[in-house]
Amino acid sequence: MRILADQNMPLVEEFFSDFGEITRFAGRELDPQQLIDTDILLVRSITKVDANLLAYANKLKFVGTATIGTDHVDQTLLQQKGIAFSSAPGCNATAVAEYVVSSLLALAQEDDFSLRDKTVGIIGVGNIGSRLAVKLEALGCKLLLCDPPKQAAGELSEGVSLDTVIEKADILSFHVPLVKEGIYKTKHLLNHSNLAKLKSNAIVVNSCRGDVIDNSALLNFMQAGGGLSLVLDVWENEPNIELALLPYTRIGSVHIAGHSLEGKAGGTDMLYQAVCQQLDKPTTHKMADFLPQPEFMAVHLGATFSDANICQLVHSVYDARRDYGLLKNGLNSEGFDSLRKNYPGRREFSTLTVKCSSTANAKRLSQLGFNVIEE
Ligand SMILES: NC(=O)C1=CN([C@@H]2O[C@H](COP(=O)(O)OP(=O)(O)OC[C@H]3O[C@@H](n4cnc5c(N)ncnc54)[C@H](O)[C@@H]3O)[C@@H](O)[C@H]2O)C=CC1
Ligand SMILES: O=C(O)C(=O)[C@H](O)COP(=O)(O)O
Repeated sequence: MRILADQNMPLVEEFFSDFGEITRFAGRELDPQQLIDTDILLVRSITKVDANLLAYANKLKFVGTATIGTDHVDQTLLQQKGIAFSSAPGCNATAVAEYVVSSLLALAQEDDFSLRDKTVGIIGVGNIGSRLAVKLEALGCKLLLCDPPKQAAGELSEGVSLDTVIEKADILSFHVPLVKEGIYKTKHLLNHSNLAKLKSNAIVVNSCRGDVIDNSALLNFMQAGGGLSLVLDVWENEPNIELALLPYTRIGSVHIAGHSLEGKAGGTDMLYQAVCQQLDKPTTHKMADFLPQPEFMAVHLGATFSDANICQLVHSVYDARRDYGLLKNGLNSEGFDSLRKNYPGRREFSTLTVKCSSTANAKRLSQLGFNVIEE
């Protein structure tokens, strides 16, 4: 069996070598002719799976993307061709929620405000948005949840409209899929007309897809004196992003919000399970066997640990400003894709065991995602 896999997908050899020969490819450079005699294609978000790519796919049985987003895959075409498809829903949802929490705590520290005084609008309350909501509740934020498709399906009881979020939120965090048309279109959800209606010093976080915010409208708005604090992990037109936006970001990164070790490995693991099911084979590998130990495994909190120390604890595992440094220092010399390829990785909060004696702290920290032991 021939397997083609993106070069940035971890653990492919560990999970898939029992099935056959593995060839790696650079995500944006996959030549359609490489699909001749290929049985399994494993991609990440930067490979467009469309009619052009599949032109020579004479034996393809399975396409998998080790990502949550699927906007790069023509699923209708795969269905028409009888090629099985699987994505990795939720694989890196915790990593993205932690990216947002880490960024907001950094801004709260730098600008000397408390998240307890802030209203956060979460736009898109699926795997990521709902995990983020739990973490932000632990930090005392007031929440506005906006998810019209879920609301229409009766799955979100206290949802609000995007207009309400725009008007009332101090912080907005976008977690929608990229949908280019239809009633629930998300392309340019934040655009020229509603940017001007935001609170003047709002924080805007985009860690879903770049096209969800009209980047040139955002640039014009900021150049005209808009006072937003921008946290941008995703950009329109990656990897050729609008460089003029960079000076207006408070935190920015190269589309790595989901790139925790657990998130990336989890994507490969989910595809492995899907392939096993497709081929009717038992699963014999599991992700936990392949992940290294984290550098820091446990901390013991003293009796004086308080709200003020949560920021320190979170940043001891992951500080999104490290990744802003990588972007600012490396974009010109290395380029967007190379920074992504060489991303140093990070661990999730759950890899740190926190021992503490206060029940209130234990509850809050476990809600944030740490592995808490109350003693
Ligand atoms: N920056 C990164 O590294 C990553 C980015 N992502 C992006 O985040 C997106 C969301 O991920 P999940 O939460 O796991 O997906 P999900 O499918 O679990 O949730 C998405 C939610 O958005 C809602 N939604 C759809 N259209 C909407 C609209 N017009 N307004 C408000 N809500 C709307 C859906 O009803 C759904 O509840 C992915 O589609 C992907 O594009 C995902 C992982 C990593
Ligand atoms: O899961 C998604 O959706 C994402 O956006 C990925 O985390 C992005 O990672 P790559 O697949 O582009 O490495």
